[in-house]
Amino acid sequence: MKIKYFDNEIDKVEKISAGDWIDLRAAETVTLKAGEFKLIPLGIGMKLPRGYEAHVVPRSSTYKHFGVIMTNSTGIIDNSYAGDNDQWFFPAYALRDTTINKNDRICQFRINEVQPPIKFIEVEHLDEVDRGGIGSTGVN
Ligand SMILES: O=c1ccn([C@H]2C[C@H](O)[C@@H](COP(=O)(O)OP(=O)(O)OP(=O)(O)O)O2)c(=O)[nH]1
Repeated sequence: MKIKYFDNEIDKVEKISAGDWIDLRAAETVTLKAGEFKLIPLGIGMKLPRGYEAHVVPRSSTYKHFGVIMTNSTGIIDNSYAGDNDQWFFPAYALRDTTINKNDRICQFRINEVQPPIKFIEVEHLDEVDRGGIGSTGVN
């Protein structure tokens, strides 16, 4: 997979072992006050294999270490996002005052197959049995 580094000081992306998602690093030191938002550059861009997209999520420890959440919950990197300036970003919302240092590992990604072409057919009724509203199966 082709990868471009927008910053030469961060560590190179490594695949640790089969199956594991791949960690990505902040490409600049970012200081945020509680309630602030910033798109944190991840310092990389990639040409994903044809038919694949990438999904980016925070590391499990990201909130514990940095007090930020990812505002889109999951970042979708489209296959077409592969131009020379198409750097990946982490949209961060701070719930406390925090500093993320350059090169800190803040999120992880994997690639997934893109969904097949979909044709929508409008109908008046759906034929299946109603499943019930959200939460209808209870909590136990
Ligand atoms: O967490 C993310 C999510 C997206 N992207 C990049 C890759 C993606 O291909 C592009 C556009 O993302 P998306 O389609 O989700 O954003 P949008 O809000 O619909 O904007 P656009 O008008 O650019 O499509 O932004 C990131 O770098 N990080």
